[in-house]
Amino acid sequence: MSESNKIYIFDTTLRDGEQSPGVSLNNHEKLDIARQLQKLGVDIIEAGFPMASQGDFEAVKTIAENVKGVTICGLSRAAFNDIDRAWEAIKVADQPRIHTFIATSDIHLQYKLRMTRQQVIEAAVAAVKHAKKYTSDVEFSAEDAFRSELDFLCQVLEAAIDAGATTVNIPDTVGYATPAEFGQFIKEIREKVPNIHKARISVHCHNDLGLAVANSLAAVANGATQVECTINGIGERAGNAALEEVVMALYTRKSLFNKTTGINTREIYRTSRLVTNLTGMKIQPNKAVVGKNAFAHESGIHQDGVLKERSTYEIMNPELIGLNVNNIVLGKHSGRHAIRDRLAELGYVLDDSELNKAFEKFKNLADKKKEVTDEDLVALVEEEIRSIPATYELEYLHISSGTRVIPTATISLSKNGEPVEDAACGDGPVDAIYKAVEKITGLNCTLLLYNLSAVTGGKDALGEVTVKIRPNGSAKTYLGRGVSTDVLEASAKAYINAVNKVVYDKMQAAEEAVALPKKEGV
Ligand SMILES: CC(=O)SCCNC(=O)CCNC(=O)[C@H](O)C(C)(C)COP(=O)(O)OP(=O)(O)OC[C@H]1O[C@@H](n2cnc3c(N)ncnc32)[C@H](O)[C@@H]1OP(=O)(O)O
Ligand SMILES: CC(C)C(=O)C(=O)O
Repeated sequence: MSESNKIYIFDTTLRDGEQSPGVSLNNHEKLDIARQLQKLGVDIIEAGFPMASQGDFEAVKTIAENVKGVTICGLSRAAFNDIDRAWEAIKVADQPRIHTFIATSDIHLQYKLRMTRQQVIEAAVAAVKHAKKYTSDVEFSAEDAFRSELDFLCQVLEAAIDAGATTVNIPDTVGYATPAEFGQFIKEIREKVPNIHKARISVHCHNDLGLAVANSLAAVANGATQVECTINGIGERAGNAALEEVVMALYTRKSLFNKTTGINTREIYRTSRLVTNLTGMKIQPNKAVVGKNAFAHESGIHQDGVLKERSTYEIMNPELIGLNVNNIVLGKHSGRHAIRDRLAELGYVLDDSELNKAFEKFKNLADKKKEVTDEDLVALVEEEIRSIPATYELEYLHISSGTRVIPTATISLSKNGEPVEDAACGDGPVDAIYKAVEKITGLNCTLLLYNLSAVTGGKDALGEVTVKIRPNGSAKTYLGRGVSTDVLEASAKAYINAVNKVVYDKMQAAEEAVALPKKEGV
């Protein structure tokens, strides 16, 4: 692949993607995603914003320690403390990159930063120079670039490149641009910034008008060589440019763009599913490239065409994105090798003890279901293997419900091994279950989201319930997932899973509070 026509894929699923409302990934989940992104062949993984929290810092550090052969990037404001923290987290990476940013639009300067243009230039230069002391690979972003006055933006970019930025990123932070405008914008930046040839031009488009991918492609057509994007297009507000759409557009329309990426397209579907499963953010069936219907043909004329010749109605082969029909059917006669292989294909690398646990659960499920699908396996690993320590576990559940009775749930949970039982009535069976769990745990929470979906087809399908709760008096929300062939059991498990996360967080906070005075006293 010639360097001159390569488009660098900068994945920010773990940073901007995690800024999606309701998404909160733990370190293990972030590491799983980072490993899969590396397999997918992205050039840069933006692993997080280390200054944001201790958890973010740890996650970025863990990724830098464990995911090799790819650039690992940490985001920071144009502030020395942020940059120092980012460096601390990424310094062990094979190829560390510091990404520092400051806004350049008047609206951000006046209301948010309360800085003058001169101060912004100075802060940008100081930040890049400071980052440069640590690593040669420094990216500078002019936040809200598209709404910035062009001449001022060009001045900032020129100064950042002079200070040592090797990539300059032009975000359309609020997704305001249209493709023709954004393409022209990039063209003008290339013409007006004298030292632009010394840096890679990157774009970072948001999807507020549904134009993030189109704008990114317009930028590529006008000389951008790095595209920032996320799996499934997740991200702040309406999200970012979807990696799979950008990549498949460049691939499918190669004769138009004459560009290549380092992406192994056959890993796209798997990566998309992993991100869906770990974030709880479902994608709509008609989503381009990875949606359930993206390769489905419903009407007779289309079916006839596809049967005669696929290309009549398909512009890409589903196998290209890794949507292959797997001919190894997993069921009760399968062994550990097959499970380990399929899990690895799905992005989960388990150690021996995790595999043994997964295998035992798999066999139990295979006794109930004829065929265990990929979705079943993902659900199983998510629920049983990748879960945080479970203070509460469901022992049994009895529901009394019908058209003429008040729904009542009797539940027994084990709390650290000790059984605790209680019962409650509710507006419906699920409400009764949640009230009974509240009575047992003493945790009062507001249910913000309840989503039930079938993860597999047929009468023996596994039902997956996703809930989002907020403990009363707290600003934080917690996602819980539960899977079972019985939807009420899945509902109970999802709620208990979320409650366990609340309890775990409280325990962590209590441990940190004990550790802190000790540290300060040393
Ligand atoms: C466009 C984007 O996606 S940018 C990335 C967004 N991501 C995040 O915000 C990550 C999560 N954020 C956080 O955890 C917190 O906001 C933190 C830890 C980063 C900062 O928290 P706090 O110190 O409490 O500040 P808070 O978030 O309330 O306000 C942001 C401050 O940073 C300043 N700031 C914002 N952007 C920048 C920048 N690029 N460079 C320097 N300062 C900046 C703001 O002006 C404000 O400063 P002020 O307190 O002097 O008014
Ligand atoms: C920090 C920058 C790149 C960003 O996320 C944005 O402008 O949307």
